Amino acid sequence: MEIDYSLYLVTGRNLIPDGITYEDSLEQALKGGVTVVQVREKTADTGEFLEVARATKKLCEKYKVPLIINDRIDIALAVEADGVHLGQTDMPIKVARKLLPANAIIGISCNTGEEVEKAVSAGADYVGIGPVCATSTKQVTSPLLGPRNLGDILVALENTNVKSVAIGGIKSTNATRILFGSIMTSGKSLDGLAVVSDIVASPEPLIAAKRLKDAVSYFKASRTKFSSLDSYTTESLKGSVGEALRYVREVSPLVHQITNVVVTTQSANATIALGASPIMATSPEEMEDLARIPGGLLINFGTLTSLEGMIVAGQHANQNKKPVVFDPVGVGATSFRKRTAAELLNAWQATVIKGNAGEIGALSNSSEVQSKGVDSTGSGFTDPASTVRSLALRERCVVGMTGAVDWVSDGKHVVRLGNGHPLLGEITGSGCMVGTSVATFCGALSVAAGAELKEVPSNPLVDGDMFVAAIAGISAVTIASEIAALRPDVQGPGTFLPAFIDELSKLTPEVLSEKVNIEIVS
Ligand SMILES: Cc1ncc(COP(=O)(O)OP(=O)(O)O)c(N)n1
Ligand SMILES: Cc1nc(C(=O)O)sc1CCOP(=O)(O)O
Repeated sequence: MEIDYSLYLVTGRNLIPDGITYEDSLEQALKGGVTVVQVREKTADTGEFLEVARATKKLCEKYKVPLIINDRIDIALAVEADGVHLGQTDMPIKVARKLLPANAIIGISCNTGEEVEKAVSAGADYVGIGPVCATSTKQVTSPLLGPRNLGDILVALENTNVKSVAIGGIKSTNATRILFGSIMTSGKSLDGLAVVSDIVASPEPLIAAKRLKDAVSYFKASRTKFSSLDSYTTESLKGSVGEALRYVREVSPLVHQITNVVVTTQSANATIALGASPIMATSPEEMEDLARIPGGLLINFGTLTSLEGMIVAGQHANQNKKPVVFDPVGVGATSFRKRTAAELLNAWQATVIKGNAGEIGALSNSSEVQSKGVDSTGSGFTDPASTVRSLALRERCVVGMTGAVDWVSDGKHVVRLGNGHPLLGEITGSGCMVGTSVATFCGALSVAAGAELKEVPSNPLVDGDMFVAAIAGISAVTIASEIAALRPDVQGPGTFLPAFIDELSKLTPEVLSEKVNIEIVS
């Protein structure tokens, strides 16, 4: 039996809000798009469990959705359910298989790659991997996995037909991050999400289920794009960066920036100079509305004043398929920043991570290049191309590492960019303006792709070529700096900043294409 595991509802009668019956709640969830139902009754006696299973079966039949019973093979047999879900300490799969009809579905809970390997050899049809995030529905003793470990566990399913769902603390707000953040480099990914409270505790289970189903459907539709990344040539990239600037000017995207207090004004000015509109909003309360406006989002945590705003903004941006550019300023400087960066990268899916060598080193857990405050120390990575490629693969996003030479990777390709001027290093916030510029180009290309002005979908979560956007965003700043530095009125850093903003505003697509010093490394 072929099952669609996209949205796997595990029941939780105790969580249903007062005034809604179990049947109403379940039917609403089914109408909202639930594709599998598991009856989970932890305190009911056998008679009550049987009654609930029968009522569930009726509704599952009405909506043509398979019914799974948690733990109890006798109940599954009694109601002729489609299968059972077993825990690690429940009846072994091989014994259950003998007791159940030949085509019964058997799923098992797993928390490690080894448990998944054992489930595969025992003949499981699917695995429920969790807990992914904190949950109050069940007292969990196994470690919380987070999206990256989830992806590593999926390796055990490579070259098998065993399906997988993630479980534990999954909500519509983190569904996108969990789905996209756990895609393996081979393309192996989750088949669905298993959810209790986000649906059953909601006063509107239909809407709650629909939100989750939309996230899974979008993921499944765009997953194919991940494995069909474009191949680039130097000439095609040179043309694309110029074209990207043309799109910035044409669509003038709104660039929402949560950035640090040192650079807010000059980052807003750089956005305007590029031809886009900045909004520097930080309150969590306005993030949902702002995320509905197409464009780009920059999260720069240089002064870390609005962590909640950063979390909520990124999650809403993910839900609206808006690109999220993360600038982890000074992440290597304190353990608090390191923890916060991990928290943010678990809360949402970044589209581009942009940092200097010290920041990329800290995120990569490398000690080769370190940070002093917000600056890098050390002579640089011995193999910068591998550093950016590995981080891009681990975080499933584009990574841009800035310095005298800039490196950009989408996890497959790596380019080396050779533009820039030393005066950029003599003003504060030049790296932050690069983040702003990257967010501006990402916003423009995603808006253009959404409006079908441009057809280059190469990122699984955001339409538009975010690799090109990152290259163009970095190059616009470095090339404007080269032009500004040559002006006779520029005497030093004080006169350089206004000249740089002028040159950013005067930069043309032709000059950007012509001057970009790009080498495709792989
Ligand atoms: C889809 C799915 N995955 C995991 C579980 C947890 O099952 P188990 O380990 O048996 O724990 P209990 O549900 O019995 O508390 C599940 N039910 N469904
Ligand atoms: C039933 C269950 N099993 C888990 C596991 O990790 O095996 S977590 C969990 C509870 C999931 O509930 P919610 O969606 O409300 O967080």
